Amino acid sequence: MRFDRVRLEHFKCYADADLVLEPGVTVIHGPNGSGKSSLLEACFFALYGHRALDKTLDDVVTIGAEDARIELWFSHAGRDYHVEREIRVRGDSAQTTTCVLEGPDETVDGATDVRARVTELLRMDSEAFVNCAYVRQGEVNKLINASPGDRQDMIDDLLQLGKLETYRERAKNARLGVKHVRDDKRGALSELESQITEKEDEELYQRLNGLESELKEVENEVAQLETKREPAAETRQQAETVLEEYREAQADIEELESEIADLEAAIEKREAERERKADEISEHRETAEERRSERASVLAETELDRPESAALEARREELESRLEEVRESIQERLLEKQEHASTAERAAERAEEHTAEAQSKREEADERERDLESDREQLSERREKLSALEETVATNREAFDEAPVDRDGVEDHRESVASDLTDARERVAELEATLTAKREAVAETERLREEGKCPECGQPVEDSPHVETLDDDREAVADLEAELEAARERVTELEERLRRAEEWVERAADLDQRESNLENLRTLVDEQAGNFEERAAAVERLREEADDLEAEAAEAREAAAEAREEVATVKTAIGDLNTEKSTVDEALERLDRVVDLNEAITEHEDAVARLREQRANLTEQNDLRRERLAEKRAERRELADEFDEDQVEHARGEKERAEQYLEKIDARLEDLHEREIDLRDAIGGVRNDIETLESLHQRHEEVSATVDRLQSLYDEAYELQEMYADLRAELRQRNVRRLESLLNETFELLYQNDSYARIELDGEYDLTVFQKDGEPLDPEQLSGGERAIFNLALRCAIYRLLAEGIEGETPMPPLILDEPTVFLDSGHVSKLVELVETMRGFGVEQILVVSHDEELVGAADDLVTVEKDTTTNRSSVGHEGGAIDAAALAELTGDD
Ligand SMILES: Nc1ncnc2c1ncn2[C@@H]1O[C@H](COP(=O)(O)OP(=O)(O)OP(=O)(O)O)[C@@H](O)[C@H]1O
Ligand SMILES: [Zn+2]
Repeated sequence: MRFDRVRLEHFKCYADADLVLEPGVTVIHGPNGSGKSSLLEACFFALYGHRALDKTLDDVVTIGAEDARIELWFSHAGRDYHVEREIRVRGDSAQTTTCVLEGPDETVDGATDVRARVTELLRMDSEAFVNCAYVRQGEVNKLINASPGDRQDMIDDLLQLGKLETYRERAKNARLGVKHVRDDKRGALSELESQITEKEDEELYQRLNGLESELKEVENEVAQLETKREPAAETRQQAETVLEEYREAQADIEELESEIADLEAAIEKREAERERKADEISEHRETAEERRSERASVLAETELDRPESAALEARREELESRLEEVRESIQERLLEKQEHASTAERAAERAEEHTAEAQSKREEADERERDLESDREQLSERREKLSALEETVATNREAFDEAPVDRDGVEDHRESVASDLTDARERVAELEATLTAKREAVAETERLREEGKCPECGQPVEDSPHVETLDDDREAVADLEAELEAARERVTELEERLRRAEEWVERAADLDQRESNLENLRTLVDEQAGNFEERAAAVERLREEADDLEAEAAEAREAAAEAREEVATVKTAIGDLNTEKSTVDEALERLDRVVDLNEAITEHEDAVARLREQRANLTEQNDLRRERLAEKRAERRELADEFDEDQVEHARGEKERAEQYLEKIDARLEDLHEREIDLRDAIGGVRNDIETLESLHQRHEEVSATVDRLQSLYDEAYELQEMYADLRAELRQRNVRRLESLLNETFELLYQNDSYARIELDGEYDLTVFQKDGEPLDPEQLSGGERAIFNLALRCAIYRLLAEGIEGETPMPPLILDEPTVFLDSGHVSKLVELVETMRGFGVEQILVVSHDEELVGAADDLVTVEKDTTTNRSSVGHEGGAIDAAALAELTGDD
């Protein structure tokens, strides 16, 4: 078998890769992490799916991609196959969405079926594949480190010996199954046997005979008793008929007696009722009599001699029309009284009003008179004042005749005097200032003269032109003093004149005032004197009016008194009318009473008639009842005469005897019936038991036949089981010997040194390495490199053993080695190259090796380079151009 081509899409670090694989030795090389191992894993995965993975399915899909596609073309036993898988990531997990294996005459669909088919074709499952053909990176020690048991399983599996074990196991299970069933059946058989023994111990047939003969006896006795029973039952029947008739007659008599009693009671009750009604009648009669005598006495007070209703009615009409008349008169009189009373009231009011008005008029007149008097006194006072004022004014007017000016010029005069006074005062002030200056100048001149200096220019006095003026100056001072004296006198004189002028001004104003006062007073007096007469006349008028009002008031009072008298008269009339009204009312009441009494008397008479009739009815009813009573009594007598006591007594005796006899017979019959039923039950039970026993015998026969058959089946299964065990031991022995020799051969080829003599593989697949000196060594005690060599040797030996096949040659998968040189020194690398070539020589179709080693690269038929783009982190694969030596290839493949 060989791989022809692998194509990848989004598988791990591959975005898109397509690689054709040649037969022979292919070395895959490239830097770390470039994707070499991934390429081999892809092939493995293509064949076995997720079983080829250590991790989960989503691990194979390029991180970030949604789906991956892996396709592998391979040829096997001369046929071409193509397997395709598509993995799709959904959420957190991935699923195989497509899985198809296409062969020359088959197409297998679905991951499970494809894996089963691949396992069948290659005769190995994924585990066997890695144990034999595919030495994964870092798994070189896997087979050595495994326990002998595991190793045995692994190699047995690879050599298909596992199947024999499976068959043996199946045979054993079948045997155990049969044993289980057989044991069950045996148990059932012994159970049946004990049941049969139990039943047979019961002596069933004998019991059945005894029961049946007893049943016959019972039936006979029953028949006899029933013949005796019949006449006794008849005698009892006849006696019962006689007694029954007697009881019926007795019941009829009782019924009649109760009817008789009822009738007697009813008659008595009606009699009592009749008595009561007679009492009621006499009560009504008495009451009617009382009413009649009352009516007679009332009638005596009226003007009637008989209580007839027509007369009563006529009298009533008469009285009622009179009553109406009296009522109307009272009404009229009341109105009249009302009118008079209100007239009296109005007149009294009027009198009072007039009196009050007269009073107020008088008071007003008095007041006005008093005012007039005081005004007269005032006027005479004013007249006196007026003449005094006239005198004063005349005197003042005369005083102005002596005045310096006339009355109109007084103000102008005062103003001119005042102005003169101002001038004079200014003159005095001027003179005083001039005088003071002159006096100071004189004093200075005198001082300077004493000092000898000129007062004018300060030069020495001698010869000063100014000294001569001093005398003149002294004269001027004296003049000024005289002039000032005169001016001061003029001021004094003018002050006196101003005072007088002011006095005149005052007097003129005073006179003006008085003259105007005088004028006013005069007008006032004239006016006052004018209206006195008129006012006195008004007072007189008021008094006259008051007199008139008082006269009217007196008239009104008289009218009121008259009206009151009228009221009294009318009142008396009303009193008379009321007396008459009550007389008529009483007469009417008496009439009413007579009518009422008439009615009462009639009612009582009616009641008497009614009660009499009821009594007559009652009498009639009781007569009828008495007749019926007589009938019932006759009937009762007849019934009582009908039956003879002796006859009844006889029937009773007969009945009792018959009953006692029947009781005895019936009790016995009942016992017999019960016994009969019991016997029939027991017979049924025994018959059933007999049937059961028979079927138990039959069942026993069947089961013992089955047990015999099971036993022989069990023996056969045991033989089969033993046979598979023997076969496996034998085959394994043969394979172990062949594997041991192949292992020694390969190891010798691969191992350079000369330390070890041989390797032993025993029946339990225990591996032992023997040193030259014959000392044994556990493979785990070997060095790391030695172990790697040992493992490679073992792998290759197994691969060869399988290739040789158990029954002829088998097409093997490519031998795949991932980094096999890791632990090897250069010498051993050379040996590995040799081994590879030897394997090729043994007819291994295709060897795939991942390695960096130059020597291995050099030995390759085909060189595949894997690279990783550092920017995209995506890997690519390709053949190293011309690396294939066509001649060498022809030589290598020539042996196939
Ligand atoms: N699902 C994935 N998606 C993308 N990259 C992946 C995925 N799984 C693995 N890788 C990357 O693939 C690269 C290749 O790994 P691989 O083991 O094939 O390399 P190698 O060439 O065998 O290296 P070495 O020489 O060290 O054995 C790794 O760098 C890893 O990060
Ligand atoms: Zn001078």
